Amino acid sequence: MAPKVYIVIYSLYHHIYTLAQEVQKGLVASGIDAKIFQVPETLSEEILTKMHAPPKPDVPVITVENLSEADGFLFGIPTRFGTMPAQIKSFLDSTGGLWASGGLAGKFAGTFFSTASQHGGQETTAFTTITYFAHHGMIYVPLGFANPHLFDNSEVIGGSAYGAGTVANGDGSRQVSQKEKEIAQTQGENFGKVVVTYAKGKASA
Ligand SMILES: Cc1cc2nc3c(=O)[nH]c(=O)nc-3n(C[C@H](O)[C@H](O)[C@H](O)COP(=O)(O)O)c2cc1C
Repeated sequence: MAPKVYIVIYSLYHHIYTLAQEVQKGLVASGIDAKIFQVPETLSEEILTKMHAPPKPDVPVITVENLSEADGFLFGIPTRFGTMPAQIKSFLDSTGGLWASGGLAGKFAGTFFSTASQHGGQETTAFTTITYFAHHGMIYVPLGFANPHLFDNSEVIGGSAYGAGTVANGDGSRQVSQKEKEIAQTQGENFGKVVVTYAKGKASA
């Protein structure tokens, strides 16, 4: 059976969802059974309408129980004030039972991002997420500079050593670029290779 990675996202305007689909392609290329989930919404329909939110991505809502099923997780995070949105924090805060049982210890974790601005805090979002992985005893897998587009300064390109990323503009008008999609695929592929290698080692131990 192929190792499982769950891509867990929150995506109000679908930039993170677009990246997630590219991350999924990379994971599948590495032989992973990869599924996209979204965290539960915490905002009311009234607020979502006022925020001009389109319909939600067509992916299932994750439960805490689902987390036990996977070997690793890639979290897709649209930055809020330089850190994760309340929706993702609220979901992660509900994993206390798994923390108490060590249920996520030894599972792999990584992150990817979307910000309005190039300077909007993709890296601070990564840092402030890592505390959850550390407390759970999860194994954090960064992207590094695994894709050459991360050295390209000729145009706006989201992402960093901490994970793929996109830059959406304040009004959400900028769409995920081809280079950002390729970086996201690389992240999925590399993360997948780590999980597959570990699973093979466990099987032969
Ligand atoms: C309350 C709020 C706070 C935000 N804070 C930031 C921020 O600190 N830096 C930034 O660049 N963008 C910020 N944004 C913009 C979001 O990061 C952007 O809408 C999101 O990345 C788009 O991803 P999505 O299309 O997947 O929802 C903020 C948006 C909202 C609604």
